Amino acid sequence: MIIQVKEVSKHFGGLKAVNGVSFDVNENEIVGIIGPNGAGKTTLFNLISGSLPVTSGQVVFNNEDITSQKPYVICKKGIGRTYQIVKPFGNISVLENAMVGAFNKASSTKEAREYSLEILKKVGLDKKKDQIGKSLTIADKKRLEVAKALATQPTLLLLDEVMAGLNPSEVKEILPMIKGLRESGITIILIEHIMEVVMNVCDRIVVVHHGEKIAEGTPKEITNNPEVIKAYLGEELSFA
Ligand SMILES: Nc1ncnc2c1ncn2[C@@H]1O[C@H](COP(=O)(O)OP(=O)(O)OP(=O)(O)O)[C@@H](O)[C@H]1O
Repeated sequence: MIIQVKEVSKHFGGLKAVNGVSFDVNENEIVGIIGPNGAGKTTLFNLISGSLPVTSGQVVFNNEDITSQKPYVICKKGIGRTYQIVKPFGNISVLENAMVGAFNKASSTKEAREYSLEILKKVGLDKKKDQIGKSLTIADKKRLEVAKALATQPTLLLLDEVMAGLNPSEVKEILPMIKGLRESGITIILIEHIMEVVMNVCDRIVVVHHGEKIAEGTPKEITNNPEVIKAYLGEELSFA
């Protein structure tokens, strides 16, 4: 097991954004987190990555308790993440954007540059390495967001809606990239609303609703789960 999320909660005053959620992820798995808007998915990522301290519960990464540690400490231990709202550094190049992430582990500028070039190739941005961040299309900004996270050399990557805002052909282009990351040995947890993506790439799915886990299983189990259909999928998407 690479990560164990144990009874994790985050309460904002009276609002239970995440309430007693538990799940495990095995090495090299791709696990999807789905649920309606406001279900607590991004908050869950914030708790895993240390962007927010937990109200209660525990996050164990590689058998080490990392609960509520600072984000840069957790990043150094090997958890990388992307943000739902892409945040490239607008006025520096694509390569320099990736290098910012690479300094998490690299010990020299040369090493950061070389590693970043490799990553840009992986996400299909190598030909655009000299363009400035803000000049990229939305699809390429999403790729850069993944590159920045990958440059930190994570063993666990948290992807927060990297397909949102992309058209179907752009989605089709990014899917192989995600599968390629797994082939290179990275474990992935992804939040995603596009069900084709979830069904296509995930080994397992965790469903959250009102801050609580309501189901967990294979894509097939999830699409046939009456509670999930009621809370999120709707009748037309079920395979029942
Ligand atoms: N920092 C915060 N302070 C107060 N409330 C918050 C904070 N962050 C999130 N929330 C609330 O917690 C709940 C869960 O939000 P969260 O963003 O985790 O949902 P989500 O499942 O990621 O939704 P979406 O699919 O729309 O991104 C929402 O009601 C949200 O308004």
